Amino acid sequence: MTSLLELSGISKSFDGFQAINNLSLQIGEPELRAVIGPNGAGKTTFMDIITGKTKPDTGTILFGDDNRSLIGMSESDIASLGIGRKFQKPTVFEAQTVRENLAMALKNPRGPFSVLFYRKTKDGAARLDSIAEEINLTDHLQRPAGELSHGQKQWLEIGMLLAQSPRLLLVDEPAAGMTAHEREHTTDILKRAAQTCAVIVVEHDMEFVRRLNCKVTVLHEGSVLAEGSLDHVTKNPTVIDVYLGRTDAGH
Ligand SMILES: Nc1ncnc2c1ncn2[C@@H]1O[C@H](COP(=O)(O)OP(=O)(O)OP(=O)(O)O)[C@@H](O)[C@H]1O
Repeated sequence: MTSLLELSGISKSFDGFQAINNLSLQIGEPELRAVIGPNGAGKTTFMDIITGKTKPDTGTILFGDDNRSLIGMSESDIASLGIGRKFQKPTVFEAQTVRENLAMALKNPRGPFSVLFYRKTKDGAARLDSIAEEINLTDHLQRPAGELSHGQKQWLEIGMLLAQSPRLLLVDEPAAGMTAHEREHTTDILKRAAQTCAVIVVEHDMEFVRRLNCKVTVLHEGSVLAEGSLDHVTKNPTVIDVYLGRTDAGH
């Protein structure tokens, strides 16, 4: 497994508060990685720094085969390198059908979805069908996205990101607000996605992380506290102390 993303010595403080503290971390390609940690550990800031939303004070971030430095790049330039982000709240075009939503994403690789019309090509149609299958929405292609359940909207948005052929997908708390059944499908979708691109999942739900069955990074006070399998990190006494033993761990 080669390294796709490499953060070294990243620090960021907000008004004197050290949110990210000398953080170093590597993600392979492809890889599925779960990032966990108590509230305020720096998980969101970590993703904001990768996507260029937040500029770090120090450190380096290298991405891709040619070790491109992401420091100083704009959010849109970083997105165009193939780094997609899925926020907690689904953002799909509610009035458009599932098919139209996916078609728009396919038509506009790695760009804003500005074109509302999709010229059907044989390749595009086959790709659309295969993504719909991947996200479990084949039977819902004709439905307006607004009619989908919360979980299905999340899947559709993941599908729209996959349509842009990302190399790295950042997914923020996908399990939140989902039914148990939807969570199960979501782990399958993320595992499948991670066969073709690197996927980083920030998640509070431990059962969900267990089902992802992947390497876990525990963040605490802006640094990596432990890394390895979920069983490995949850046996770490410091992890138990700062995170798992706390009643406020998770929402
Ligand atoms: N723009 C900002 N200005 C000031 N402080 C901030 C800012 N962004 C984050 N912080 C602080 O940095 C720390 C890390 O926040 P962050 O949101 O990255 O943690 P988190 O691990 O995502 O937490 P949660 O699990 O609650 O979402 C927190 O103490 C937060 O208050």
